[in-house]
Amino acid sequence: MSSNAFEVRGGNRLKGEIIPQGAKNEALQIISAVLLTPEKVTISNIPDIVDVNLLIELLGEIGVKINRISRDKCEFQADNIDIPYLQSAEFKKKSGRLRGSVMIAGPLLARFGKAYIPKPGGDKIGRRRLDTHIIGFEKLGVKFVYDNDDNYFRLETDGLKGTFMLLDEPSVTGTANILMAAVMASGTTTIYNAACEPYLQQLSKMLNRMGAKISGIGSNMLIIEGVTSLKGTEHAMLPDMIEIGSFIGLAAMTQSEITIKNAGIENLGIIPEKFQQLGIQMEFRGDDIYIPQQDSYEIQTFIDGSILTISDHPWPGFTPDLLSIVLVVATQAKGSVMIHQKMFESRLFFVDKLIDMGAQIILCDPHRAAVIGLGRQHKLRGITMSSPDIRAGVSLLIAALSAEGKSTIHNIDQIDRGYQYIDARLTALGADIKRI
Ligand SMILES: CC(=O)N[C@H]1[C@@H](OP(=O)(O)OP(=O)(O)OC[C@H]2O[C@@H](n3ccc(=O)[nH]c3=O)[C@H](O)[C@@H]2O)O[C@H](CO)[C@@H](O)[C@@H]1O
Ligand SMILES: C=C(OP(=O)(O)O)C(=O)O
Repeated sequence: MSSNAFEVRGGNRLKGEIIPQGAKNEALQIISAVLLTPEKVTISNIPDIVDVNLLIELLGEIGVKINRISRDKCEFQADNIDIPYLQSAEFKKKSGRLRGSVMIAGPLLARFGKAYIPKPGGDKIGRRRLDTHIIGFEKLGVKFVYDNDDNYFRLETDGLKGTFMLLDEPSVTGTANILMAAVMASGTTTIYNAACEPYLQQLSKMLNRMGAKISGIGSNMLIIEGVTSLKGTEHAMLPDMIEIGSFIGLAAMTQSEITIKNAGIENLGIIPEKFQQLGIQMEFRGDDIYIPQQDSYEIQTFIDGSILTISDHPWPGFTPDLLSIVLVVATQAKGSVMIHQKMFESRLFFVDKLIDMGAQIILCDPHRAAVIGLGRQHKLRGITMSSPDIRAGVSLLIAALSAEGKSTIHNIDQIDRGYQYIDARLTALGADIKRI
């Protein structure tokens, strides 16, 4: 994939069926967990996206045997890990390119008593501290040194010991990291204020199949009785709930009739409801979501008639990863909504591009944007823009697909980080997108 821009001609109505990819953020946890056992682990429904492929490459470089049976299925065997490699410049560089690489630390501490965390990559969407991870590890008996010049954590333990901990915030990757360390600690660990996204529920179930003893799955209190070793297993990722939300938004914004196949509806939590609050109709047909072609959609108000606010919240609240999509979809709705992004402080700045396209948005402060829906009175117009992060990138793509004329979106590596073959899949539904 050498090209780095999409040229989009907007205005086409899309039609057809689309199958969601396996969940990116689940895959990053699950693939890290293969380090917990010397036995074979087989993983399927792997999304073929840059971040996940980078993590697989990274594991290969530290000595995990990798047999990629197909693009979406892979066998891993971590029976000969090269610990000194973790301190090499190559490792620091590669693992610094994605956020998910931070989650190999928990399994490495559990199995080898050592881990190194370079400043992780991922989206530049505001401060993304690692305190929850590091403090959790410390509570389990890990000592750490932070190398200021190199932005590098060196972690070591002579034995993890179970304990009670109350996390300062329900960090998603932090909970996964601490959980993967705790499964092989001696005694019992209680993680209170744990994150409980489906990603973590899936990870916990996988770890239990490997022989771990985790209870409280799906709640904010995980209780883990340590075991001395884990065995191999098989695991399949759930459909990517963020991709599903993106497709619901895309359908409404482009007045398209789309069926999202095998959406794993029972694991979507409040996501469909938030899009329904924007006035988008959908039908659940078995495990498929059917979105009919809608000429218009009208944002609901609160019961007292006041303007709707949509904000993020740790699971089972609304995920911050879909707020940019909700925002863009609201620009063509009838009515108004306040988008309140509580968790990240630089995730809304992409609205200046939507404003250039003709959207009516007031960025009140870094966390809040008021959207005044155009009610399709006039269309957005195509422009040249650059994708600042993965979800803003897809939001701009959706805006471009609904706009009049040609748009060029640069820096689409950000989109490829998380959305599999997105241009080909949307072209199959009738979109006009070219990689240039
Ligand atoms: C690889 C991966 O899985 N990435 C996801 C993961 O990132 P990640 O695990 O890095 O995100 P965290 O859950 O640690 O926190 C994200 C941000 O929200 C803040 N925060 C978090 C919880 C809270 O109650 N209050 C609060 O303000 C944190 O300080 C941080 O700035 O979870 C984020 C939050 O769902 C998602 O956006 C990312 O897509
Ligand atoms: C913020 C995200 O990803 P990452 O944590 O990998 O940057 C995301 O998936 O929306």
